[in-house]
Amino acid sequence: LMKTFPTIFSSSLIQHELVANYSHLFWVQGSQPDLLPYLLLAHTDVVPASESDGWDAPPFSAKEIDGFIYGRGTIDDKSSVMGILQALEYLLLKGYAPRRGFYISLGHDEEVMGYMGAVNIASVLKQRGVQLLFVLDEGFAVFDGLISGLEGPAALIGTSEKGFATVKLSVSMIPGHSSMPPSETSIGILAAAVKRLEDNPMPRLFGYGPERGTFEHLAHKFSVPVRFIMSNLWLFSPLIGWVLERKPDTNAFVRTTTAVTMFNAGVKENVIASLAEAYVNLRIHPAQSLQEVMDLIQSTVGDQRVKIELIDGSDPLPVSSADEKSFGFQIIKKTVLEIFSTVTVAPGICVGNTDSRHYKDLTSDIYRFIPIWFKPGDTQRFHGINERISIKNYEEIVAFYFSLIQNCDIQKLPEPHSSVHEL
Ligand SMILES: CCCCCCCC/C=C\CCCCCCCC(=O)N[C@@H](CC(N)=O)C(=O)O
Ligand SMILES: [Zn+2]
Ligand SMILES: [Zn+2]
Repeated sequence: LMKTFPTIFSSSLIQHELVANYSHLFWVQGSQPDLLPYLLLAHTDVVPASESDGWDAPPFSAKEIDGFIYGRGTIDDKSSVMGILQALEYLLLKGYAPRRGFYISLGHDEEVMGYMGAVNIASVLKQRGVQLLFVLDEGFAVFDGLISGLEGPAALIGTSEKGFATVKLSVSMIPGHSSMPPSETSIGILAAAVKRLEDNPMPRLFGYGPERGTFEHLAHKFSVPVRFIMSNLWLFSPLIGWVLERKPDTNAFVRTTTAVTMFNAGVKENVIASLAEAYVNLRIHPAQSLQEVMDLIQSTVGDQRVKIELIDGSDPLPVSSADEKSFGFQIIKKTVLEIFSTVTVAPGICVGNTDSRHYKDLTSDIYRFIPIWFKPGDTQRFHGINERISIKNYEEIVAFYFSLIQNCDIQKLPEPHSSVHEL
């Protein structure tokens, strides 16, 4: 970073510090100290990737194929790390000095919950008495062609994020010789419990959380018969929920999702396993609490022999403002529309978790958005194979932050149109 962005690291306007050894915190001083600062957030770590999973290019090669850069982290979210810094480098080179000060925070352990990076940066800022106007992190993006009937692309700005629970299920039994097996084994009991969780998804809650606002915002962009349905969510929420739950990416809007992610048991082919363990990762819909989810797991498993432990979890995050007076939301929206004039901007609930949740005591407005384009098939690249970003899109990301930083320099938002008419 120091090599690529020499102007940032030598600017008298910028203080840079390392937190928890590997995370970066930058303070970019503004000329008007009375303006509340904001925070741009990204992370430098990635989930693992292995070429043998079927990548078209080695996952750490950044190889360019047909205008796309392939590599783990191109979507999540090194295009944001580099985009923010590249934009700032250009601005400084142009002699720009911001009026409103801002922070840039690059965590180093987001993919393992940010307990070292983001947690410590947030605590440093808290100790310094910092209050933030808003926080902008990764999460949502520009979605194009992912929902049938929706005309044109939609930029969803995450105004909240789902809660999560990581739950360990385990069954213990006395081991023995496989030639004289009991009628049920620890593996069989646990497999049945896991199957019951998969067969009985959490309740459909479409319409009871902020996803309702997303579809209300997008209603006018649906083709005619669907538009009527989307404009009458009070009546059609169950029907829309039923349609959305058919695809994994849109099902995430509809309910608390249940994913069995790890299953371990047995040490030898002729020994009855004494211990079988499974991990289940749930993402909690805003209309449910962590406790309600734990109670439902208990009743669905319905077997005292299966021990259920909550390893980690949190309730869904509060919903940030998205109205006409919301500085962060309106500035992000304006900037998106400057870069992509044809998209519809709407608030949404981010279905994954982000480092921004650790900053919730420093601001009431947290937004999750990077202007990355997702077309059909692209959501599987997130943590998957062939993660890639087009060079054009990377340039758009740089342009987005370049413009956003300048757009934040206004003292306050202009009065909404309606009050101008009233005058
Ligand atoms: C017009 C509407 C179409 C909407 C389709 C939505 C498809 C969802 C697309 C993208 C998924 C966004 C996932 C955001 C993940 C955020 C970052 C992440 O990977 N976090 C990790 C680690 C953590 N901090 O917990 C995670 O496991 O969530
Ligand atoms: Zn990420
Ligand atoms: Zn990730």
